[in-house]
Amino acid sequence: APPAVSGNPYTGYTVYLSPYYAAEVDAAAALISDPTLKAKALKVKDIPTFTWFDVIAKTPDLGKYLADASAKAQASGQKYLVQIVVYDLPDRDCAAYASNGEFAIANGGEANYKRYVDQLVAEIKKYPDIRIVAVIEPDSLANLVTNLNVSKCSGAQNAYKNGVIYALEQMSSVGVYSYVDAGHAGWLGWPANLTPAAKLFADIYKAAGSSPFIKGLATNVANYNALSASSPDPVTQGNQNTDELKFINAFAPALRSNGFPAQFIVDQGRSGRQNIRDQWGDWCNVKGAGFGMHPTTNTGSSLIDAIVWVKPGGECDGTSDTSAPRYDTHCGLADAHKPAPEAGTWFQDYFVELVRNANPAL
Ligand SMILES: O=[N+]([O-])c1ccc(O[C@@H]2O[C@H](CO)[C@@H](O[C@@H]3O[C@H](CO)[C@@H](O[C@@H]4O[C@H](CO)[C@@H](O)[C@H](O)[C@H]4O)[C@H](O)[C@H]3O)[C@H](O)[C@H]2O)cc1
Ligand SMILES: [Mg+2]
Repeated sequence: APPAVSGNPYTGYTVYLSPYYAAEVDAAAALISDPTLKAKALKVKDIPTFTWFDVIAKTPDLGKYLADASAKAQASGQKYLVQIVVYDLPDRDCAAYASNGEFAIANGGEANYKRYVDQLVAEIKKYPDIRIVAVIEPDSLANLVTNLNVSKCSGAQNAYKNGVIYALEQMSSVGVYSYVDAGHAGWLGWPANLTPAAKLFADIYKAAGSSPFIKGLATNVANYNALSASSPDPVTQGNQNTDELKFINAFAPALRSNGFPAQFIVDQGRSGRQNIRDQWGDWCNVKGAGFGMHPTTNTGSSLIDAIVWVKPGGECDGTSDTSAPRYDTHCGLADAHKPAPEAGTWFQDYFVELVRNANPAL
């Protein structure tokens, strides 16, 4: 792979539109009768999101997307960038139930995870002309900062660390630019969490060889925080890091002093509306959310490479069916939109609300 660019990997690249998400949006729009709302919904197809590789069976799809991007690049003369989420650690989502994954540590999960990473790498190797940005393992390391009191998380500690290090090494070996998931202002932004978090992320970065392809951290993935709020959301009471920019401005120097010169990308896919949560820790299908600031490299901060949409709006956070094995009580809260289907599956009513509440308007 060519050497890593020292600057922003997004500069000069056209971001690939996921056909998977475009198909979901097409199907959703077909169910909307109001012509104005339908037209707004269809605009979401033209906004780039990340494609989540949440099961090993999806790894061959990466080759299809890369081939498509390569064809588009050749036809247009533009340079293409594909955005993916690496998301299949064993005992995944250890402090919750909604997004539990297919691999278990107790059942060969660590070996299966390596196979999953290897299969992604094999697809990537075929298309060296396409740039890839990867968000690595949402929620995983953040859970190791705040939830070691949860037995499933303390039991997953080594598997998470070794898995993330392996993913970073392997992705770097084929020129993928990685941003490791780092929760959000309402999670690791609490001063008590920020300091240990800076050490953990820096340790992982160094253990992965301090590769220049490891660009930094991704924040607010699948969450609802403002990049920069005009006034603090009431739920942020007690934490001066009330939004993602404040969190990043506090986090970056701590990471650098631990040896990790991290840059950031920030999810704003569902951040269009603030003051919608009863508690900052409410994360499941929060009612009143809207599509937020559109993806851009014009971020207003030298620390932030790009505003992105990582969680594809309309894909569910978790089921509200109390009898389901993956039912998490957060998805039954007063501020959670119900009834909701399984995590990752299409949530039509929620998508319609995201369109209605979009800020900026679609
Ligand atoms: O000084 N003080 O006053 C003070 C007060 C409270 C303090 O405690 C902090 O309170 C925070 C809540 O305010 C907690 O943050 C929540 O932690 C949850 C995991 O436990 C996260 O849930 C994940 O969310 C993901 C999507 O984001 C889902 O994909 C995933 O499935 C799901 O599991 C929530 O986002 C996140 O908001 C901190 O841990 C906790 O340390 C600390 C100091
Ligand atoms: Mg989740």
